[in-house]
Amino acid sequence: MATSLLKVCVRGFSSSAAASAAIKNVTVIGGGLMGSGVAQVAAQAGQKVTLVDVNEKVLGKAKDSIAANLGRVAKKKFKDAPADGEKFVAGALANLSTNTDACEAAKSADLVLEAIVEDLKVKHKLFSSLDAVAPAHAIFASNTSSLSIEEISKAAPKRKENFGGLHFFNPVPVMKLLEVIRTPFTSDETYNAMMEWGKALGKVPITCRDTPGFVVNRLLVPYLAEAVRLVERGDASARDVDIAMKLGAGYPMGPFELADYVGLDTTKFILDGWAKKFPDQPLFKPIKLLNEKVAQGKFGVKTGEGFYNYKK
Ligand SMILES: C[C@H](O)CC(=O)SCCNC(=O)CCNC(=O)[C@H](O)C(C)(C)COP(=O)(O)OP(=O)(O)OC[C@H]1O[C@@H](n2cnc3c(N)ncnc32)[C@H](O)[C@@H]1OP(=O)(O)O
Ligand SMILES: NC(=O)c1ccc[n+]([C@@H]2O[C@H](COP(=O)([O-])OP(=O)(O)OC[C@H]3O[C@@H](n4cnc5c(N)ncnc54)[C@H](O)[C@@H]3O)[C@@H](O)[C@H]2O)c1
Repeated sequence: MATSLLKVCVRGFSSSAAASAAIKNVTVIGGGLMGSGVAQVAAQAGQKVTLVDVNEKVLGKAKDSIAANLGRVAKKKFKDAPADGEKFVAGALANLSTNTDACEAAKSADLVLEAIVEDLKVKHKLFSSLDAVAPAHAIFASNTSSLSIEEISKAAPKRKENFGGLHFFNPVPVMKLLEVIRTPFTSDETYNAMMEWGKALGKVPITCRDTPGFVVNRLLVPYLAEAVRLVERGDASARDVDIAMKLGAGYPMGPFELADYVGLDTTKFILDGWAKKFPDQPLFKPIKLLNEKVAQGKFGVKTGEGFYNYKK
């Protein structure tokens, strides 16, 4: 059990320091947009990271993008000392390995963070296989955008107390926020370990109950959906809505740029899940225009086209 193990390991320290000291080996599952970003920030913070994906090609792409993004960070951080910048990049990359076998990768993990597709069944299947093989002290966490952490945790009954939500924001290396979610069963040790781990990665953690969309997405996703409905009604073009929200409300991206950046597939998964769960909430109703884009494989930046075209 995490609680007893942590207490034994670091007798004499406060429980939160004890817990954070315990997280050294991190297994990140899902090498897409989010998983690759989390793997990068953990590796650059000195953690040993194994990035897992079912797809070897995805892992190759993730390694390339992590190396490129580390280069961006190094350029800024070591502006006047390029040799130190090179060392920083090499050090971070040395902390990173990849694997296509999640069970093997989880065997030596202190923290297993899942960032796979936003689908409860798929997440259940993954966590249920990991529960059997991960060390007893390992914390399991999900980066889900919209699903209930408690529902996800049901697939790992051995570690109800060591399960929580760690919700990062895209792009992970840049966005400072980390939402830390506890279920009614998450232990104080697990919660403290997650908070301390977030801080060690340079993030600003906030705490939230296990409610749909936590804080940011409960506000942001209905806003994105309303923007699509506005365009669907013919009230304005997507481009003009984006200009309006950037120049009139000070947002760094307009809602269509942001939906393309988050992924229209992920946005649809979130809305569909909530519509099923809360059928009376008009803000969560399905949107024809969004569904059409997804049906056409236009997921946004990651597929080269969404509301905008990104193909060169
Ligand atoms: C749905 C989910 O569950 C939850 C979510 O994630 S919701 C999405 C949350 N994210 C947002 O709202 C993002 C909104 N957009 C932004 O903040 C900005 O447009 C942006 C940071 C993405 C890009 O900023 P912008 O100024 O347009 O571009 P750019 O100049 O390339 O980048 C700004 C800085 O970030 C850095 N950067 C951008 N992407 C990066 C990356 N992937 N890795 C490392 N650094 C990166 C750049 O190097 C640059 O640094 P500098 O200013 O010190 O030179
Ligand atoms: N896109 C965002 O802006 C954003 C922000 C915060 C949280 N999230 C959440 O993070 C999670 C991942 O989102 P993403 O945008 O990175 O998705 P993505 O589609 O970019 O990446 C998902 C990756 O998971 C892999 N995968 C699927 N099933 C797997 C399995 N069983 N084992 C190992 N790998 C598997 C896929 O091959 C893919 O590479 C979702 O739960 C999403 O809701 C997304």
